[in-house]
Amino acid sequence: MQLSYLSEPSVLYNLQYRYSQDMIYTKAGPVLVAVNPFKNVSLYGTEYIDAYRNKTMDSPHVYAIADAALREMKRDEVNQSIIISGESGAGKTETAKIAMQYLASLGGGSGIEYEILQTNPILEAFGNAKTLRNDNSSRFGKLIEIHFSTTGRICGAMIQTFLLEKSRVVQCAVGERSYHIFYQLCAGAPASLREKLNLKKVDEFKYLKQSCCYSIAGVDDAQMFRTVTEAMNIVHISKEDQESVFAMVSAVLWLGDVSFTVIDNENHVEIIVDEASETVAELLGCSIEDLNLALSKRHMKVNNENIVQKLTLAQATDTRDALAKSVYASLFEWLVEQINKSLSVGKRRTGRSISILDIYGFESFDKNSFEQFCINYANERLQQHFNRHLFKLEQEEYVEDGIDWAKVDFEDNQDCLNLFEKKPLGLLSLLDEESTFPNATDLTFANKLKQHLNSNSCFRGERGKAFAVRHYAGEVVYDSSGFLEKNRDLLHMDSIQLLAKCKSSLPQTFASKMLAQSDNSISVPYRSSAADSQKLSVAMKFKGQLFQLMQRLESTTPHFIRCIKPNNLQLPAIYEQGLVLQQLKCCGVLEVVRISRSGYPTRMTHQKFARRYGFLLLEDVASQDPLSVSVAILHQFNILPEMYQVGYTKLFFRTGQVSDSIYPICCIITTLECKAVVFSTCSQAMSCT
Ligand SMILES: Nc1ncnc2c1ncn2[C@@H]1O[C@H](COP(=O)(O)OP(=O)(O)OP(=O)(O)O)[C@@H](O)[C@H]1O
Repeated sequence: MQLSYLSEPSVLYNLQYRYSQDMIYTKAGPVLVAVNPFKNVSLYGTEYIDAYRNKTMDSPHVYAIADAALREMKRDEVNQSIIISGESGAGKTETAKIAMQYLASLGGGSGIEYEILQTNPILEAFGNAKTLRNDNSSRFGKLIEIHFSTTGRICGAMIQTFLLEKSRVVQCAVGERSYHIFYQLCAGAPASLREKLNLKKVDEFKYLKQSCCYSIAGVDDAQMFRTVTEAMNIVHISKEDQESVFAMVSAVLWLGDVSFTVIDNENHVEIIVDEASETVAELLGCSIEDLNLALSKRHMKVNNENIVQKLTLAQATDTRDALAKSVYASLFEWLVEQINKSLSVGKRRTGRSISILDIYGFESFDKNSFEQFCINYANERLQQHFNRHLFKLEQEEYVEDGIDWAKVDFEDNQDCLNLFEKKPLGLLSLLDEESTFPNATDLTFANKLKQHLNSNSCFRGERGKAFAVRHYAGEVVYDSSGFLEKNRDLLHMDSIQLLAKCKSSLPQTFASKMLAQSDNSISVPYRSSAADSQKLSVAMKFKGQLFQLMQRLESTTPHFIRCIKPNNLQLPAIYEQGLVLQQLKCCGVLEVVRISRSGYPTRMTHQKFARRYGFLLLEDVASQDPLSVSVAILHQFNILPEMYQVGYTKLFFRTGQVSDSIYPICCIITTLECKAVVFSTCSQAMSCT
């Protein structure tokens, strides 16, 4: 079915009607819209995969998108990307897994595809958590690049992750959970491991207790633990390494229980020697004395003199939490490295790949902090990529080729990106500058923003420490409390040295990595004088990662999937029109529909068109220029003038509307192709006889 009358209500009605029939996928021009069913729908599995593979089914589906990516990769020899976006709980991760299943099924055979699928339970255990919006929310971004051999078989994969939300390890809102693995380990570890790691019940660990939420309806954490260890076996993480991983998980939990006692009237502290501190020392492989030194004192160099500062209770608690966050984030990074080693493409690399991007969607809450600031910045970059491919490049090409075209307006977010990225007076530069000043506070940072950016139309200063940014998806008010600390993300040298001294191998590995990173980065006066780890700020590292990601995506043919959350209750059969409309509007889907209805997405140069179809002409055209040949072909076959436009260098053909069929290949080309095939088959047959 194609909508002939296109308006906001008709698009909404169409989506809602289809949703009520469990047709959760709809095509909006080249974009696949996927509405989360919040229930099992019978649209997946071998039967469906075969149907899409054999083209006996062509209704919109993630399988159809994955199939198109696979075909275009082979046909054009160009890397492809499937870019999945949508807000938290909209279904991005599930969609990514469905796409992976299809690719694994079609490109499988070597066994590596099974390993690739098994990375999901591991990454979800360590990187997902229950939030108020999604019981299985990814708290990191992920790009998985699946590599194919020349024969189209999967030969390896590479996973890149972005910005894990590490604050969740030590701080978690009421009703949410920390990372799944903490609960899975406590519920599912066999007795011997439980004893070795000195595990308690989840509601006995301080880090987990603060949110008063321990289980997820319908989820068996003990069973999930077995699934995760099985997946670790499959990606070749040895039993010994698995035990070391779980020792780190337990050490992080126990760190939260380490407490301090005040030792003098200046409120200086040392750690209490009890079960918590003893277990942490045991699991990390260090002495209690070393642990105490790292958490209660700080070595600094002031005017070339080494001094030792005793920490107050608040400072010691922050140092302990920073250590817990760093150990967990390093563990996550290490796991991804191990997975990548196991999936490594190695010498079999052919350069052809399909990348699937599943990155956190735009977030706007009652209180928005540094995490939302980074996530929304990433979404601005992705929206720019989406706009470039679906609006900018498309329309620029029409104009350059001189075809008759009424411009379709779209919300260009370049101004907002400039607000973030401009040097020296953009949000990121100002944040970094302020992060290097020892006496700076979140308030001085907010004031600096207001001083320099108040005239920017995408920025609005708010009272106190707050400021607002006008994002493409709506205005977000940020509370700058904690911005500087989170951006500096300091792990003091004393903590790094503690890890380096540990007998267990993982802490040592983490420490070497941290030291290497601080060596490679710029030094800033404040940190070097304080002998801190001199690493790149979190925002700058993230910006660098995003630039690399965009560069990678720019060299691919993109396929876009927009996931939509039909209700905030995570329940099936509830479709809130207002909520859906807001999501469609903010991600530009309605404009995409407009442009693909009125645009000309299929095109071919006159040379290519003339070369390909010129021989079908009745008269001899050898002496004519390609443009005249193109026009002659179109006339000879009575192609309706409203179906195409003749540009200076290319022919542009119409197609695509809001449609429930796969983005159709231009019927004109198909007609001509059929004639060409029939003709060349006949002439070959004749020349053989
Ligand atoms: N195709 C689907 N079929 C059945 N259930 C689905 C489907 N897609 C999503 N869901 C349900 O919605 C939940 C949320 O989906 P998912 O975790 O993929 O969202 P997300 O967009 O990745 O969210 P976040 O950004 O928070 O990670 C899933 O746990 C699952 O219950």
